[in-house]
Amino acid sequence: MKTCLERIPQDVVALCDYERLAPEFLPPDIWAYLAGGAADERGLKVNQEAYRQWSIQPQVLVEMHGASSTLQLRGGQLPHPFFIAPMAAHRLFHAEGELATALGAAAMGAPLVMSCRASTPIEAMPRHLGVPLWFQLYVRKDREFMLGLVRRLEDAGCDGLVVTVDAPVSGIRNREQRAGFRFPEEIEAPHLVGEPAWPVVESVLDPRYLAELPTWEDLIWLKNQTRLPVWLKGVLSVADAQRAVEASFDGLVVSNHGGRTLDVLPAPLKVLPEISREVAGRIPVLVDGGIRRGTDAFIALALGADAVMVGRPMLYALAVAGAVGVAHALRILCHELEVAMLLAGCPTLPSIRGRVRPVMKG
Ligand SMILES: Cc1cc2nc3c(=O)[nH]c(=O)nc-3n(C[C@H](O)[C@H](O)[C@H](O)COP(=O)(O)O)c2cc1C
Ligand SMILES: CCCCC(=O)C(=O)O
Repeated sequence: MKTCLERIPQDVVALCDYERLAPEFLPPDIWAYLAGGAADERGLKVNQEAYRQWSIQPQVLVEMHGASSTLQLRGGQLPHPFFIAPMAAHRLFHAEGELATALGAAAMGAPLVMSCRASTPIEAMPRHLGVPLWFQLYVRKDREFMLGLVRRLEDAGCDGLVVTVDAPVSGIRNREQRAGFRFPEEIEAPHLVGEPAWPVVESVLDPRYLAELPTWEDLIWLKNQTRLPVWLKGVLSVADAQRAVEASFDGLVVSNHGGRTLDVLPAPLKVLPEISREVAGRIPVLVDGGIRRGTDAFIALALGADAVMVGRPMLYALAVAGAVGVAHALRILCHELEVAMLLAGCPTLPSIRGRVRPVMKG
């Protein structure tokens, strides 16, 4: 197993190069946890394939003066539309864990969403990153625990909450099971301390387990406890999107958890257009799952996303080259998007909307 590189090899020019190299830097069980999906990994495949169903519709000789990939989001401005998706325990992949990811993100102006299972306490994250630092959480029924966590996040200067709603139970992770993956004890979970344990049950349909599952009511209660923006991650239906807008949530992430919960969910890109139509610009809509190229982000924006989250490739880059790898991988995505914008004749992110057509079959 190699240790993290300090210099990026010349032949690392696309995110797939990080994916190719990362297994050399990680033990097999951790690689299985990182790269795998649920069950037969259909979700993992359809997420990426969905992007291949679209081509970009270019226009030539467009006046591009003043072109920019700047994202306007809820009154704020970001240099590009790439966010780092919440992912557990970055110390599994690099000794400096979330600190290294945050430095890479800051170097490129990308917001970082820390996972509730982060291996670094939010208080230890640099205060003045210059990029938004958000925190992903799951809502539990224990309101005292939830309030304690929310106040802690507010005190630490967290900029927003992302509540993940698509994983009330872990997916059937056969690849992880075969590789014998378990979170090592030395990789701490400082935000889960004091979290009520899930009841140990034979079946997840046991009433004691079901009693612990959050509902809309719990989420709305949480939203009313904080001034931080609260986004929902893991929405795949128009009805849920409609409900989120009605309940005044601040944004949505259309996601199937990177194919890690149910492996037979639709690709987020497939349902994005109908969800975006329903939301009609009232709140921002992000999408994740399978984004590996700047052109994938272009397609997502064309189909109604305001911005995108990138998951696994950020950790592949972290494993190979730490903070430098994360910054480099983001740089690649931004460059690819900018080239696509120029070649398609789209001077701004909003001008990308609608600029794709389905790839013809046969
Ligand atoms: C190793 C790993 C850990 C993850 N941990 C979390 C998590 O703690 N919370 C969460 O909401 N999503 C988690 N996700 C899902 C990501 O936030 C995201 O939805 C998904 O990775 C996007 O797909 P992509 O990896 O194809 O970009 C995790 C994904 C991976 C690969
Ligand atoms: C509490 C850990 C959540 C990790 C997760 O969501 C994933 O591995 O997909």
